[in-house]
Amino acid sequence: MPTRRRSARDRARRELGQNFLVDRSAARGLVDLLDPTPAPVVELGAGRGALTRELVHSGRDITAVELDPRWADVLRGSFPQVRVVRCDMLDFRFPAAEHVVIGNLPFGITTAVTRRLLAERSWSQAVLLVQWDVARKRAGGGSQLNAQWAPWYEFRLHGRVPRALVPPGARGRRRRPGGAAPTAPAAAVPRRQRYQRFVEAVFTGRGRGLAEVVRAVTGCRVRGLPALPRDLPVEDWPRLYVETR
Ligand SMILES: C[S@@+](CC[C@H](N)C(=O)[O-])C[C@H]1O[C@@H](n2cnc3c(N)ncnc32)[C@H](O)[C@@H]1O
Repeated sequence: MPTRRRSARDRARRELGQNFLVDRSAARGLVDLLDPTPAPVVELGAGRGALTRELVHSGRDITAVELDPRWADVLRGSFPQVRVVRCDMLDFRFPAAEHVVIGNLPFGITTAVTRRLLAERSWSQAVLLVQWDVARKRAGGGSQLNAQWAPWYEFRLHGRVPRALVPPGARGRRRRPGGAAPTAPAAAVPRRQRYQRFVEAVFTGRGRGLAEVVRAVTGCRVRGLPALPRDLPVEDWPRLYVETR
């Protein structure tokens, strides 16, 4: 391949996080994490089709989103039964009907894609391969983002994909069945934006410790709180919100 063409591809590889899965069993393992429902699937960043190939075997209705025109064309040629949409996954219009999501995400936009997905309402499960540290952070709770979405979503860490088979983390994310959180039903947190503003105010508020910040933000004295916001288990945030209304 001429040097100029090769370097253009190298640049695309870097800029678009094109770390393709090379191991078929790793790809199959990710696809197997999807609920065995016949729901249509949206694949984010399909690349040269490692996950797409396994999805095709599942017999689902598949939409593959890919920004790189070269790989979008390859996907169209290899999988005529798949709807290939060439666009930025951050701009993709998700279907209104219930569906599931899968993707080996480009490293650079993992958090942006996560936020985009969290704001969407029609998917029921997302299986995402991300960096190990990101996966651990999401599944471990303790972040503002986790607490803000705890009444509606549950993050689960499923395991690790060995580095040799490409990027090093895997996680699945699942909407809580029926939208209920274990400590406070979602119905008790009716206004998502208000709840999320409350979590942000507590995470960013001033004070010596969580109890003091909660008092400053809400005027309520709450006993038995841990030292810092990150120490409060995600499932306790909705209860704290309800108790301090
Ligand atoms: C980590 S690779 C995964 C490819 C394939 N699914 C696999 O597992 O081998 C990420 C893919 O997302 C594509 N991509 C990167 N940024 C994108 C964006 N903003 N919108 C859509 N696709 C994007 C890249 O071109 C690449 O094909």
